[in-house]
Amino acid sequence: MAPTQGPRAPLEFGGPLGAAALLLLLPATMFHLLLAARSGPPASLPGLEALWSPRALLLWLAWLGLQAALYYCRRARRAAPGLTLRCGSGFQALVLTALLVGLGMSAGLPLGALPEMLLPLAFVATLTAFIFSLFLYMKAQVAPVSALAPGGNSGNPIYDFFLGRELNPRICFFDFKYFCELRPGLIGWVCWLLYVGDALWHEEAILTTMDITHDGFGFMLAFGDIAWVPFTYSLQAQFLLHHPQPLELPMASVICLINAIGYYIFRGANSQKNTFRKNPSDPRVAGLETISTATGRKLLVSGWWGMVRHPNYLGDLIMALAWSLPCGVSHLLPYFYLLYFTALLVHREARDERQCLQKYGLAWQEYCRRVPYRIMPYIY
Ligand SMILES: NC(=O)C1=CN([C@@H]2O[C@H](COP(=O)(O)OP(=O)(O)OC[C@H]3O[C@@H](n4cnc5c(N)ncnc54)[C@H](OP(=O)(O)O)[C@@H]3O)[C@@H](O)[C@H]2O)C=CC1
Ligand SMILES: CC(C)CCC[C@@H](C)[C@H]1CC=C2C3=C(CC[C@@]21C)[C@@]1(C)CC[C@H](O)C(C)(C)[C@@H]1CC3
Repeated sequence: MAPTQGPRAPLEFGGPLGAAALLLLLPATMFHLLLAARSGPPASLPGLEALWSPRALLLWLAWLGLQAALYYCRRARRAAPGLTLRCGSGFQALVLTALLVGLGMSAGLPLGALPEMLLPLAFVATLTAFIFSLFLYMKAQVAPVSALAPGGNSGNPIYDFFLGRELNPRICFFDFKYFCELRPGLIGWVCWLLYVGDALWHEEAILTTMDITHDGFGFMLAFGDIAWVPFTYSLQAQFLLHHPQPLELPMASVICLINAIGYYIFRGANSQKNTFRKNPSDPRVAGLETISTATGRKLLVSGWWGMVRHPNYLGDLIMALAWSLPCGVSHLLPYFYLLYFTALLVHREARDERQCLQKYGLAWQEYCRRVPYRIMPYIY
């Protein structure tokens, strides 16, 4: 029996119209950026012959199959209280993938041809995201109401297709959202090895992000995870491939330092909150000041989380700047990630604030009073 009513949340992303626009705009932006990175803004739309390649389809399916096999390898792991995931760890998958790619290359696999295949690969990834989201939408029709996400159940098919109806769709032990968020796309974006390695090393921390606990699994995340992340987050590397830039040692050192500062803040803030959420009496966080909330949970009000309300976003943005700087300042394109990511995090921060105000009420207001800045001290 198809569920007609799930938990309801206010419409986001501009409602059905916004969702319909994003369904078209996101893939169009990705293809525009891919073309612009190689030869400047495209004058016309690429023909099907530039987009479609059976070899790219085979390679893409092999990639998804490999990541699914590595995910599924039998190892029951306690991932978070109350949730058991049966999968190999993300970091193991990254290392094994690197080994297999290395072996493949020494056996003569022509991986040098990969940059030329980016466009058809992005095309099959986009097709996969559309087909997969359709499957997820249909699967939600037969899911119990308790499995539906608070957003994504408005009754408008376009909006619900975009946001995703089911919170954590699974078949047996295979958790589609967890798999997509961390494996094929993230590992495919390995040009930022430190960031990708860090995410997979701390993979269980993803279980508390709003993507997993609040958002449904629909086109936005399916496309975001498997197409948007590997093909647009790697834009700076693609740009450098086609427009090599000189980089002197002093500038390289400054960029490494900016990256190190960003990573220090990002990791410090995320680890502090994760440690505190797991065990508030852990000696590393026990001395921090907190605010009690009516739910019984506490909010950190000193340490990283006493500086701004989203110190992890600040660290992430500083790293984003460091990843664009090696491309020089002659083009805007390599700064796309920094600009997009600023917009995404500002929007995400507003969504999180709304959810926290709902969860914690007066205690959240008190936190906002004591920590007035959201992301950047004294600025925002
Ligand atoms: N590269 C990319 O494209 C993206 C990267 N990210 C990164 O992912 C990471 C996770 O981000 P995200 O999931 O958005 O949000 P956060 O990790 O910031 O988590 C927000 C949650 O933390 C808890 N919290 C907030 N303030 C406090 C406090 N003072 N004390 C204790 N707990 C608090 C609340 O949940 P509760 O109380 O329920 O625990 C809140 O809902 C970030 O580093 C972000 O930069 C995110 C999106 C995209
Ligand atoms: C395409 C749309 C405009 C938006 C799609 C958003 C998604 C691409 C992002 C939503 C949250 C994400 C996270 C990461 C990658 C991007 C998406 C999927 C993350 C896995 C990156 C690595 C980090 O260390 C993390 C904290 C694990 C991230 C979690 C959120």
